[in-house]
Amino acid sequence: MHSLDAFASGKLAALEAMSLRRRLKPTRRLPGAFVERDGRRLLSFSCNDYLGLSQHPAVIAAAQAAVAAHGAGSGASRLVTGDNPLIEELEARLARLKGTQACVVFGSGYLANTGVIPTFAGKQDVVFVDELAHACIWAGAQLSGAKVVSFPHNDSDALAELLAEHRASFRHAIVATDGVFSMDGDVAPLDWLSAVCEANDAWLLVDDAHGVGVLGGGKGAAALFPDAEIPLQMGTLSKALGSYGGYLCGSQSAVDFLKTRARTIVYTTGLPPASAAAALAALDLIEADPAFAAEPLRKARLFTQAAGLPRAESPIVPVILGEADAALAASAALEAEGFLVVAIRPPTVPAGAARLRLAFSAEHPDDEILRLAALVRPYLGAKA
Ligand SMILES: Cc1ncc(COP(=O)(O)O)c(C=O)c1O
Repeated sequence: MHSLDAFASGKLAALEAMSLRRRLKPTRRLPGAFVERDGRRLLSFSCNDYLGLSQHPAVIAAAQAAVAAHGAGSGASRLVTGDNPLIEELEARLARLKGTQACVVFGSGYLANTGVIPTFAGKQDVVFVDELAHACIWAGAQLSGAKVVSFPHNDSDALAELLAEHRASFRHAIVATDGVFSMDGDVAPLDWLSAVCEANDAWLLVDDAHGVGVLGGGKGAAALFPDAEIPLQMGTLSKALGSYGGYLCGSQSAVDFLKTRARTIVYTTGLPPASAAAALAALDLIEADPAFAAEPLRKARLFTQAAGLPRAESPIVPVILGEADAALAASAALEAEGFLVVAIRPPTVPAGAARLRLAFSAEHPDDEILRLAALVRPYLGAKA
């Protein structure tokens, strides 16, 4: 056997033995939060399409019209000829939504974080990262070459102590956190984190991938903390906005600097026009109806109340079961009842914290949420 294949098969066998091997499953998304998998129609609680906008007729029509008008791809880096006018229009809309001077759109949220952090931090700098922050924040911090310091989850006092210990040894400091944590659904204390950053001349980067479109009337997690100073507001178009792409909203000079130096802007092809058009149509719908934007959180709270779990802070609700096997078994049992709730295993979550991760959508029928809660309750008892 070729040494490459021997290496790959050995690794796969070891992962299989720990129930940590993963497999892709072709899944057809259908309207109304349903999916088709292995020939079965399931109500999905594992899509981040919180408002169902990827399936919305107006969003689909906008994407189709953009393909007809501009073609399927943008053809080059934005700095060459790939800066489609729809991307510029989208940047203006996102800056308005976030209340910032400017915005830059990236090819994805992952590309945003891996471009933004290395643009503002290098070897002379330090990046503090919440221990549960998304993988692409960690990747961006590591790529930057800065010293990377993890701080305990949502603990602004511990962050202050770490800043007191390290800040003076470095030129610049970035503090990076999720606004809504992708696997736990809790919201970062942005007011406290902001105060600590301001007191220590540190730049706060908030990844609001799971907040934009659904919290703060659609404006995102930052809108829940009007006094917080957040100079780097990152997010994605791929969840509540139902499209694809990422963004960073901030001051004009920060954004201009990113447009000229972020490697994930300079050395990659611009966002396809259809993705920009779809996100613009989604923003129209969200801004026109803040009550609609609030629906996923209302649904999540209906579930947590019925299941006897702590009140949801966002549309994401974790049901932590411990070992990977337990999460896989629970997921299979729910699938037999017509629900798709994918098991989340290490390394996506810490060892021993495998879970069901439920993502609530405005489209989930209330009676189905209550049926799911009744099915999940026995697992909570077993864990306790
Ligand atoms: C918190 C968080 N940040 C960033 C991303 C990456 O965004 P994208 O899917 O647009 O690359 C995700 C998930 O995909 C996420 O959950």
